[in-house]
Amino acid sequence: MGEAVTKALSDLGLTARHGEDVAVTGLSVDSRQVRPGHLFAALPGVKAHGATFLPAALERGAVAVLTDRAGEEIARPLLVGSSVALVVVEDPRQSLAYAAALWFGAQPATVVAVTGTNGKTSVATFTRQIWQALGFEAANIGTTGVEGSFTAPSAHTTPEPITLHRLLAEMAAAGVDYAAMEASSHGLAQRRLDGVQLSAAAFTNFTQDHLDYHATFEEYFAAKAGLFTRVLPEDGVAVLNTDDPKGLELFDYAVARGQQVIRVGRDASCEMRLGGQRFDAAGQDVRFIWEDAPQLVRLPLIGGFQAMNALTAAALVIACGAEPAEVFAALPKLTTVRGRMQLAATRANGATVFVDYAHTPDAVETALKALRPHVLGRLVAIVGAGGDRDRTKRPLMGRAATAFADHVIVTDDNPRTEDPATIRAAVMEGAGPEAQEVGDRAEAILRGVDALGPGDALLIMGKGHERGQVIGTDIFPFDDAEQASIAVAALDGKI
Ligand SMILES: CC(=O)N[C@H]1[C@@H](OP(=O)(O)OP(=O)(O)OC[C@H]2O[C@@H](n3ccc(=O)[nH]c3=O)[C@H](O)[C@@H]2O)O[C@H](CO)[C@@H](O)[C@@H]1O[C@H](C)C(=O)N[C@@H](C)C(=O)N[C@H](CCC(=O)O)C(=O)O
Ligand SMILES: Nc1ncnc2c1ncn2[C@@H]1O[C@H](COP(=O)(O)OP(=O)(O)OP(=O)(O)O)[C@@H](O)[C@H]1O
Ligand SMILES: N[C@H](CCC[C@H](N)C(=O)O)C(=O)O
Ligand SMILES: [Mg+2]
Repeated sequence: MGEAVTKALSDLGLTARHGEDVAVTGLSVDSRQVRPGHLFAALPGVKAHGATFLPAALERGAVAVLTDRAGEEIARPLLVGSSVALVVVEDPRQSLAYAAALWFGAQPATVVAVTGTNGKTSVATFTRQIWQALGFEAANIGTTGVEGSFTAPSAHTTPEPITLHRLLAEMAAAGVDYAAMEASSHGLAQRRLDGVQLSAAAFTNFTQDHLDYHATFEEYFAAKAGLFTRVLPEDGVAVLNTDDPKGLELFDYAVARGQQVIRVGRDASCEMRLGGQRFDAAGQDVRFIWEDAPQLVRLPLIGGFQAMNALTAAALVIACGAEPAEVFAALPKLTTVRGRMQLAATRANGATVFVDYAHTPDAVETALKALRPHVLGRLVAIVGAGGDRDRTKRPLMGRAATAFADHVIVTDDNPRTEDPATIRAAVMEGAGPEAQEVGDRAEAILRGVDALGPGDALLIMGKGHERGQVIGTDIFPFDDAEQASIAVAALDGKI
């Protein structure tokens, strides 16, 4: 769709300040993507103002420009005597989001969004899985792409409004009635999802991240809060982790706006209350209390935090009208997100092998701590650090691995253009003399699996869902989960 359609500016909610109410044939945010008849959204950027690219957009046939006051200053002189329409608004990113929604029209009848520092992909995926278990056509949109009843790759956690609304319209046309999307702080700050009609929205937690983009901690939180104070309508339901102090702050905002709230957490005030957890090798039993009635559910998921993610997803599905008993019955069917505490293989002796995307010191610690209560025996860790990336994290990742695992193997993880031995040496420096250094990742996995006795577990960290090992500028096919299966099969005599 798109190119064959023509809509007047006024049909997109826009009014020209200069020029006519022209008809446009499409929308672009980048001058290099403009086609004849397009509206070019000239947005204020980090590096440049989009209006500086207006000459290129005009050359490619733009018939209208959407911009702010600063953009108008740049655009006006370029438009003297031209019939190109100039639309000047306070917040062009938001106007673009609304225009994209009107341009593409349809979206799945029920859409929910999830924000928070950690757990967005997990909650969005679980929400989609529950809907599918209830028999609905559903999809999730986020870091791992578009998955479920509709699939597509995605470059961003929260796509640009033009891409997002194209996707939502395609999904709706394909019969998808339910969608769960991730709302990244960048996406919220840039108003990427302001045009989406949300039925409910969730908040998982808030810790430090992305201070390279947001000027302060407060600004980072304000971006996330925008999901509830701006994007979710008054008749939407807010699902909030109120164990997190920032969730309590959001609770006040939501109540002030008249939104219905489902609190999720351990506190007695929560409508969806986590009452207790018991961990074993394959997952956890979770006791929770919904509307004062305690219930027990089996979750085949590793990591204490996954119970909060699963209950948050359940609350979102209930918020959108599903029968609670049916929702809870679906929870044992949840499967983990690819490459995140994913059970990749099990040895004949019962030992387990997990793959996780942990690639920072903090994540290495979190992942190992989360796995520990599931393990009766020893916990073996495989860790490595990427080349051409932050060098300071290397010894810290090694140190975290040694602090929280019983045995550590240091290996390569995308050395890129650096000398792999130099990277490993930096990780070894933190991991200490007891750690084992095995450069070849496949061999490291084989040795790690070989070291597992009954009740032991191996955690392979760093690559998660990645499918390649980057050496120099070449990408060689490599999949940790696949290598784990191969190693188990080889050692247990299945191949
Ligand atoms: C930091 C960030 O979010 N940047 C976004 C921002 O770009 P910018 O402000 O830096 O743009 P700029 O380079 O200064 O250019 C200004 C404008 O001129 C336009 N331009 C630029 C060059 C040109 O030749 N012609 C042209 O028209 C650009 O499209 C832009 O609109 O506005 C652009 C247009 O809306 C976005 O495409 C771009 O996202 C970039 C691609 C990006 O990588 N964003 C990442 C950081 C991101 O959003 N990540 C989050 C997840 C984060 C996480 O949780 O890890 C995500 O949701 O994926
Ligand atoms: N509820 C949670 N609380 C704390 N940590 C969590 C939680 N959920 C997930 N994590 C940790 O964060 C990692 C990433 O999880 P997930 O992909 O679901 O988060 P995300 O918010 O989508 O992250 P991203 O910003 O990279 O898209 C997990 O591997 C886990 O270590
Ligand atoms: N996508 C992120 C994480 C990759 C993690 C690890 N596999 C690495 O290559 O460092 C990056 O490129 O920094
Ligand atoms: Mg994500």
